[in-house]
Amino acid sequence: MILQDSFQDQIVLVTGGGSGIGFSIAKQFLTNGAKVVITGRNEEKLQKAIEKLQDAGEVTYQICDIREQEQIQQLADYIKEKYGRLDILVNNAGGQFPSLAKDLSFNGWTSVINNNLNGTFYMTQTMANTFFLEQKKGNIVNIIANIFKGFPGMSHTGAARAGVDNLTKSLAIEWARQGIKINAVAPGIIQSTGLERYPKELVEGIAKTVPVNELGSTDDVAHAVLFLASPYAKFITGETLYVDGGQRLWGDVFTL
Ligand SMILES: CCCCCCCCCCC/C=C/C(=O)SCCNC(=O)CCNC(=O)[C@H](O)C(C)(C)COP(=O)(O)OP(=O)(O)OC[C@H]1O[C@@H](n2cnc3c(N)ncnc32)[C@H](O)[C@@H]1OP(=O)(O)O
Ligand SMILES: NC(=O)C1=CN([C@@H]2O[C@H](COP(=O)(O)OP(=O)(O)OC[C@H]3O[C@@H](n4cnc5c(N)ncnc54)[C@H](OP(=O)(O)O)[C@@H]3O)[C@@H](O)[C@H]2O)C=CC1
Repeated sequence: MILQDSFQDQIVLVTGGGSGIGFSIAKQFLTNGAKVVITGRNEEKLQKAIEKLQDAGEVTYQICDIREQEQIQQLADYIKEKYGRLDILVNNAGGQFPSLAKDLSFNGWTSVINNNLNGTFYMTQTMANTFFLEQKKGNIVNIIANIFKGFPGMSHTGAARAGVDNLTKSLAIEWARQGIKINAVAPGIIQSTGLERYPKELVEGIAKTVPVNELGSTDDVAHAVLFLASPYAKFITGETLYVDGGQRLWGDVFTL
Protein backbone atom coordinates (compact mmCIF):
# COMPACT_ATOMS: atom_id res chain seq x y z
CA MET A 1 0.00 0.00 0.00
CA ILE A 2 1.26 3.46 -0.89
CA LEU A 3 0.27 6.20 1.55
CA GLN A 4 0.52 8.96 -1.04
CA ASP A 5 -2.76 10.92 -1.26
CA SER A 6 -4.28 9.12 1.77
CA PHE A 7 -5.09 12.46 3.37
CA GLN A 8 -5.83 14.40 0.17
CA ASP A 9 -8.79 16.75 0.87
CA GLN A 10 -9.49 15.06 4.22
CA ILE A 11 -10.92 17.46 6.80
CA VAL A 12 -8.83 17.39 9.97
CA LEU A 13 -9.42 19.16 13.30
CA VAL A 14 -6.37 19.59 15.54
CA THR A 15 -7.15 21.04 18.97
CA GLY A 16 -4.27 23.03 20.45
CA GLY A 17 -2.83 23.29 16.93
CA GLY A 18 -1.38 26.75 17.53
CA SER A 19 1.83 25.52 19.16
CA GLY A 20 4.20 22.64 19.82
CA ILE A 21 3.00 19.13 19.08
CA GLY A 22 -0.37 20.27 17.69
CA PHE A 23 1.37 22.65 15.27
CA SER A 24 3.55 19.80 13.93
CA ILE A 25 0.52 17.52 13.58
CA ALA A 26 -1.32 20.24 11.63
CA LYS A 27 1.73 20.83 9.41
CA GLN A 28 2.17 17.12 8.63
CA PHE A 29 -1.48 16.73 7.65
CA LEU A 30 -1.32 19.86 5.46
CA THR A 31 1.85 18.63 3.77
CA ASN A 32 -0.01 15.44 2.95
CA GLY A 33 -2.94 17.22 1.29
CA ALA A 34 -5.46 17.57 4.16
CA LYS A 35 -7.51 20.67 4.95
CA VAL A 36 -6.94 21.56 8.58
CA VAL A 37 -8.74 23.54 11.28
CA ILE A 38 -6.64 24.42 14.34
CA THR A 39 -8.07 25.62 17.66
CA GLY A 40 -6.95 27.10 20.97
CA ARG A 41 -7.82 29.83 23.47
CA ASN A 42 -5.20 32.38 22.42
CA GLU A 43 -6.11 34.14 19.15
CA GLU A 44 -2.70 35.78 18.66
CA LYS A 45 -0.99 32.40 18.94
CA LEU A 46 -3.40 30.90 16.40
CA GLN A 47 -2.91 33.77 13.95
CA LYS A 48 0.89 33.42 14.12
CA ALA A 49 0.55 29.68 13.52
CA ILE A 50 -1.68 30.25 10.49
CA GLU A 51 0.95 32.61 9.00
CA LYS A 52 3.55 29.84 9.27
CA LEU A 53 1.25 27.05 8.07
CA GLN A 54 -0.61 28.60 5.17
CA ASP A 55 2.07 27.86 2.56
CA ALA A 56 1.60 24.16 3.33
CA GLY A 57 -2.12 24.09 2.45
CA GLU A 58 -5.67 25.15 3.39
CA VAL A 59 -5.74 25.96 7.11
CA THR A 60 -8.09 28.06 9.25
CA TYR A 61 -8.44 28.66 12.97
CA GLN A 62 -11.26 28.92 15.49
CA ILE A 63 -11.05 29.99 19.10
CA CYS A 64 -12.34 27.19 21.30
CA ASP A 65 -11.74 26.40 24.95
CA ILE A 66 -12.24 22.64 25.19
CA ARG A 67 -13.75 23.11 28.66
CA GLU A 68 -16.66 25.10 27.19
CA GLN A 69 -19.35 22.95 25.59
CA GLU A 70 -20.99 25.92 23.86
CA GLN A 71 -17.70 26.86 22.15
CA ILE A 72 -17.25 23.25 21.04
CA GLN A 73 -20.70 23.18 19.44
CA GLN A 74 -19.91 26.50 17.69
CA LEU A 75 -16.72 24.91 16.36
CA ALA A 76 -18.67 21.90 15.06
CA ASP A 77 -21.18 24.26 13.39
CA TYR A 78 -18.30 26.17 11.74
CA ILE A 79 -16.82 22.96 10.29
CA LYS A 80 -20.27 21.75 9.16
CA GLU A 81 -20.93 25.06 7.40
CA LYS A 82 -17.46 25.25 5.79
CA TYR A 83 -16.84 21.63 4.81
CA GLY A 84 -20.04 19.65 5.51
CA ARG A 85 -18.03 16.86 7.12
CA LEU A 86 -15.13 15.97 9.41
CA ASP A 87 -12.79 13.04 8.76
CA ILE A 88 -10.18 13.19 11.53
CA LEU A 89 -10.20 14.64 15.06
CA VAL A 90 -6.91 15.00 16.95
CA ASN A 91 -7.52 15.77 20.64
CA ASN A 92 -4.15 17.39 21.38
CA ALA A 93 -5.14 20.39 23.53
CA GLY A 94 -4.25 19.90 27.17
CA GLY A 95 -1.79 20.61 29.87
CA GLN A 96 -1.22 20.88 33.58
CA PHE A 97 1.32 22.14 36.11
CA PRO A 98 3.69 20.26 38.40
CA SER A 99 2.49 19.93 41.99
CA LEU A 100 2.72 17.36 44.74
CA ALA A 101 -0.71 15.85 45.47
CA LYS A 102 -0.66 17.15 49.06
CA ASP A 103 -0.41 20.75 47.80
CA LEU A 104 -3.14 20.60 45.13
CA SER A 105 -6.11 22.87 45.76
CA PHE A 106 -9.63 21.80 44.82
CA ASN A 107 -9.55 24.27 41.91
CA GLY A 108 -6.11 23.12 40.79
CA TRP A 109 -7.22 19.47 40.64
CA THR A 110 -10.53 20.36 38.98
CA SER A 111 -8.98 22.61 36.33
CA VAL A 112 -6.59 19.87 35.18
CA ILE A 113 -9.30 17.17 35.16
CA ASN A 114 -11.56 19.54 33.22
CA ASN A 115 -8.83 20.38 30.76
CA ASN A 116 -7.58 16.91 29.97
CA LEU A 117 -10.42 14.47 30.67
CA ASN A 118 -13.70 16.40 30.49
CA GLY A 119 -12.55 18.65 27.62
CA THR A 120 -11.43 15.67 25.56
CA PHE A 121 -14.75 13.91 26.19
CA TYR A 122 -16.90 16.95 25.31
CA MET A 123 -14.94 17.47 22.07
CA THR A 124 -15.12 13.80 21.11
CA GLN A 125 -18.83 13.42 21.89
CA THR A 126 -19.76 16.60 20.01
CA MET A 127 -17.76 15.69 16.89
CA ALA A 128 -19.15 12.13 16.96
CA ASN A 129 -22.75 13.35 17.31
CA THR A 130 -22.35 16.10 14.70
CA PHE A 131 -20.30 14.14 12.13
CA PHE A 132 -18.88 10.69 12.71
CA LEU A 133 -21.98 8.72 13.75
CA GLU A 134 -24.05 10.13 10.90
CA GLN A 135 -21.21 9.69 8.38
CA LYS A 136 -20.60 6.15 9.68
CA LYS A 137 -16.93 7.09 9.36
CA GLY A 138 -14.40 8.89 11.51
CA ASN A 139 -10.93 8.70 12.95
CA ILE A 140 -9.98 10.04 16.36
CA VAL A 141 -6.49 10.27 17.89
CA ASN A 142 -6.10 11.36 21.53
CA ILE A 143 -2.80 12.77 22.76
CA ILE A 144 -2.24 11.68 26.36
CA ALA A 145 1.09 11.33 28.26
CA ASN A 146 3.47 8.68 29.54
CA ILE A 147 1.36 7.32 32.43
CA PHE A 148 2.80 3.80 32.35
CA LYS A 149 4.03 4.05 35.97
CA GLY A 150 1.52 6.66 37.12
CA PHE A 151 2.63 10.29 37.14
CA PRO A 152 4.10 11.24 40.53
CA GLY A 153 4.41 15.03 40.80
CA MET A 154 1.52 15.47 38.35
CA SER A 155 -1.10 13.07 39.75
CA HIS A 156 -3.98 15.21 38.43
CA THR A 157 -2.86 14.84 34.83
CA GLY A 158 -1.94 11.18 35.37
CA ALA A 159 -5.52 10.49 36.50
CA ALA A 160 -7.01 12.54 33.67
CA ARG A 161 -4.84 10.89 30.98
CA ALA A 162 -5.57 7.42 32.38
CA GLY A 163 -9.24 8.37 32.01
CA VAL A 164 -8.69 9.24 28.35
CA ASP A 165 -6.68 6.03 27.83
CA ASN A 166 -9.66 4.03 29.12
CA LEU A 167 -12.20 6.19 27.26
CA THR A 168 -10.28 5.38 24.07
CA LYS A 169 -10.88 1.66 24.67
CA SER A 170 -14.58 2.06 25.56
CA LEU A 171 -15.40 4.22 22.55
CA ALA A 172 -13.38 2.01 20.19
CA ILE A 173 -15.92 -0.73 20.95
CA GLU A 174 -19.07 1.42 21.26
CA TRP A 175 -18.40 2.94 17.86
CA ALA A 176 -16.58 0.12 16.03
CA ARG A 177 -19.65 -0.92 14.00
CA GLN A 178 -20.24 2.74 13.08
CA GLY A 179 -16.95 2.91 11.18
CA ILE A 180 -15.25 5.05 13.81
CA LYS A 181 -11.70 4.31 14.94
CA ILE A 182 -10.18 5.82 18.06
CA ASN A 183 -6.61 5.48 19.31
CA ALA A 184 -4.24 7.35 21.60
CA VAL A 185 -0.63 8.51 21.43
CA ALA A 186 1.33 8.79 24.69
CA PRO A 187 4.32 11.12 24.28
CA GLY A 188 7.29 10.84 26.62
CA ILE A 189 9.43 13.96 27.04
CA ILE A 190 9.09 15.98 23.86
CA GLN A 191 11.15 19.07 23.05
CA SER A 192 8.29 21.51 22.50
CA THR A 193 6.92 24.88 23.54
CA GLY A 194 5.02 23.12 26.32
CA LEU A 195 8.23 21.86 27.90
CA GLU A 196 9.47 25.45 28.31
CA ARG A 197 6.99 25.76 31.21
CA TYR A 198 9.01 23.31 33.31
CA PRO A 199 12.20 24.12 35.22
CA LYS A 200 15.23 23.58 32.93
CA GLU A 201 17.17 21.56 35.53
CA LEU A 202 14.18 19.26 36.05
CA VAL A 203 13.84 18.61 32.32
CA GLU A 204 17.61 18.06 31.90
CA GLY A 205 17.57 15.56 34.77
CA ILE A 206 14.62 13.66 33.37
CA ALA A 207 16.11 13.70 29.86
CA LYS A 208 18.97 11.51 31.18
CA THR A 209 16.43 8.77 31.97
CA VAL A 210 15.41 8.33 28.34
CA PRO A 211 17.00 5.08 27.08
CA VAL A 212 17.62 6.35 23.54
CA ASN A 213 19.47 9.29 25.15
CA GLU A 214 17.59 12.14 23.54
CA LEU A 215 14.29 13.97 23.84
CA GLY A 216 11.54 13.31 21.33
CA SER A 217 10.62 15.88 18.69
CA THR A 218 7.17 17.22 17.93
CA ASP A 219 7.46 15.54 14.52
CA ASP A 220 8.05 12.17 16.24
CA VAL A 221 4.61 12.52 17.82
CA ALA A 222 3.04 13.83 14.60
CA HIS A 223 4.33 10.83 12.64
CA ALA A 224 2.63 8.46 15.10
CA VAL A 225 -0.64 10.40 14.78
CA LEU A 226 -0.55 10.28 10.98
CA PHE A 227 0.16 6.56 11.08
CA LEU A 228 -2.85 5.88 13.34
CA ALA A 229 -5.09 8.07 11.16
CA SER A 230 -3.86 6.42 7.94
CA PRO A 231 -5.01 3.30 6.09
CA TYR A 232 -1.82 1.56 7.37
CA ALA A 233 -3.59 1.41 10.76
CA LYS A 234 -7.03 0.40 9.50
CA PHE A 235 -7.18 -2.69 11.78
CA ILE A 236 -5.95 -0.82 14.88
CA THR A 237 -8.48 0.67 17.29
CA GLY A 238 -8.60 1.19 21.07
CA GLU A 239 -4.78 1.18 21.17
CA THR A 240 -2.31 3.51 22.89
CA LEU A 241 1.01 4.01 21.11
CA TYR A 242 3.85 5.21 23.35
CA VAL A 243 6.29 7.63 21.69
CA ASP A 244 8.78 7.85 24.53
CA GLY A 245 12.16 6.47 23.43
CA GLY A 246 11.54 3.46 25.68
CA GLN A 247 11.36 5.57 28.83
CA ARG A 248 8.35 3.77 30.31
CA LEU A 249 10.28 0.48 30.36
CA TRP A 250 13.56 1.51 31.94
CA GLY A 251 14.85 2.99 35.18
CA ASP A 252 13.29 5.50 37.52
CA VAL A 253 12.21 8.90 36.29
CA PHE A 254 11.15 9.95 39.75
CA THR A 255 13.02 9.46 42.99
CA LEU A 256 11.16 9.26 46.28
C1 LIG B 1 7.24 17.80 41.01
C2 LIG B 1 7.77 16.93 39.88
C3 LIG B 1 7.01 17.15 38.63
C4 LIG B 1 7.51 16.32 37.51
C5 LIG B 1 7.41 17.12 36.27
C6 LIG B 1 7.97 16.43 35.08
C7 LIG B 1 8.18 17.45 33.98
C8 LIG B 1 8.55 16.91 32.68
C9 LIG B 1 7.45 16.10 32.06
C10 LIG B 1 6.54 16.94 31.22
C11 LIG B 1 5.56 16.09 30.50
C12 LIG B 1 4.40 16.86 30.06
C13 LIG B 1 4.57 17.97 29.36
C14 LIG B 1 3.42 18.73 28.89
O1 LIG B 1 2.26 18.41 29.03
S1 LIG B 1 3.84 20.11 28.05
C15 LIG B 1 2.30 20.99 27.82
C16 LIG B 1 2.26 22.10 28.77
N1 LIG B 1 1.23 22.99 28.39
C17 LIG B 1 0.36 23.34 29.26
O2 LIG B 1 0.36 22.93 30.40
C18 LIG B 1 -0.63 24.34 28.76
C19 LIG B 1 -1.97 24.20 29.34
N2 LIG B 1 -2.05 24.54 30.75
C20 LIG B 1 -2.92 25.47 31.16
O3 LIG B 1 -3.57 26.10 30.35
C21 LIG B 1 -3.08 25.70 32.61
O4 LIG B 1 -1.94 25.46 33.34
C22 LIG B 1 -4.25 24.87 33.24
C23 LIG B 1 -5.36 24.54 32.30
C24 LIG B 1 -3.72 23.58 33.76
C25 LIG B 1 -4.83 25.71 34.36
O5 LIG B 1 -5.48 26.78 33.74
P1 LIG B 1 -6.70 27.56 34.42
O6 LIG B 1 -7.03 28.71 33.54
O7 LIG B 1 -7.77 26.64 34.84
O8 LIG B 1 -5.94 28.06 35.66
P2 LIG B 1 -6.31 29.06 36.76
O9 LIG B 1 -5.28 30.12 36.71
O10 LIG B 1 -7.76 29.46 36.72
O11 LIG B 1 -6.07 28.16 38.03
C26 LIG B 1 -6.97 27.12 38.43
C27 LIG B 1 -6.41 26.53 39.70
O12 LIG B 1 -5.19 25.83 39.37
C28 LIG B 1 -4.11 26.39 40.16
N3 LIG B 1 -2.89 26.44 39.38
C29 LIG B 1 -2.75 26.86 38.12
N4 LIG B 1 -1.47 26.85 37.75
C30 LIG B 1 -0.77 26.43 38.84
C31 LIG B 1 0.61 26.20 39.11
N5 LIG B 1 1.54 26.42 38.17
N6 LIG B 1 0.97 25.74 40.33
C32 LIG B 1 0.03 25.51 41.28
N7 LIG B 1 -1.31 25.70 41.10
C33 LIG B 1 -1.69 26.16 39.89
C34 LIG B 1 -4.56 27.80 40.49
O13 LIG B 1 -3.90 28.26 41.63
C35 LIG B 1 -6.06 27.61 40.69
O14 LIG B 1 -6.34 27.09 41.97
P3 LIG B 1 -6.80 28.08 43.18
O15 LIG B 1 -8.05 28.78 42.73
O16 LIG B 1 -7.01 27.16 44.32
O17 LIG B 1 -5.66 29.03 43.38
N1 LIG C 1 5.79 18.23 25.48
C1 LIG C 1 5.76 17.12 26.17
O1 LIG C 1 6.79 16.63 26.63
C2 LIG C 1 4.45 16.42 26.38
C3 LIG C 1 3.24 16.93 26.00
N2 LIG C 1 2.10 16.23 26.23
C4 LIG C 1 0.80 16.74 25.82
O2 LIG C 1 0.78 17.01 24.44
C5 LIG C 1 -0.14 18.07 24.16
C6 LIG C 1 0.57 19.20 23.43
O3 LIG C 1 1.58 19.72 24.28
P1 LIG C 1 2.76 20.68 23.81
O4 LIG C 1 2.64 20.96 22.38
O5 LIG C 1 4.00 20.13 24.34
O6 LIG C 1 2.44 21.98 24.68
P2 LIG C 1 1.80 23.38 24.32
O7 LIG C 1 1.57 24.07 25.62
O8 LIG C 1 2.58 24.06 23.26
O9 LIG C 1 0.42 22.97 23.67
C7 LIG C 1 -0.79 22.85 24.35
C8 LIG C 1 -1.84 23.39 23.43
O10 LIG C 1 -3.11 23.10 23.99
C9 LIG C 1 -3.91 24.26 23.94
N3 LIG C 1 -4.81 24.23 25.09
C10 LIG C 1 -4.49 23.97 26.38
N4 LIG C 1 -5.60 24.01 27.14
C11 LIG C 1 -6.63 24.31 26.31
C12 LIG C 1 -8.01 24.50 26.48
N5 LIG C 1 -8.60 24.43 27.68
N6 LIG C 1 -8.78 24.76 25.40
C13 LIG C 1 -8.21 24.87 24.19
N7 LIG C 1 -6.91 24.71 23.95
C14 LIG C 1 -6.12 24.44 25.01
C15 LIG C 1 -2.96 25.45 23.95
O11 LIG C 1 -3.48 26.54 23.19
P3 LIG C 1 -3.92 27.93 23.86
O12 LIG C 1 -2.82 28.34 24.76
O13 LIG C 1 -4.14 28.81 22.65
O14 LIG C 1 -5.20 27.63 24.55
C16 LIG C 1 -1.72 24.89 23.25
O15 LIG C 1 -1.72 25.20 21.87
C17 LIG C 1 -0.70 18.50 25.52
O16 LIG C 1 -1.90 17.81 25.77
C18 LIG C 1 0.41 18.06 26.46
O17 LIG C 1 -0.01 17.96 27.76
C19 LIG C 1 2.11 15.01 26.83
C20 LIG C 1 3.28 14.46 27.22
C21 LIG C 1 4.54 15.12 27.05
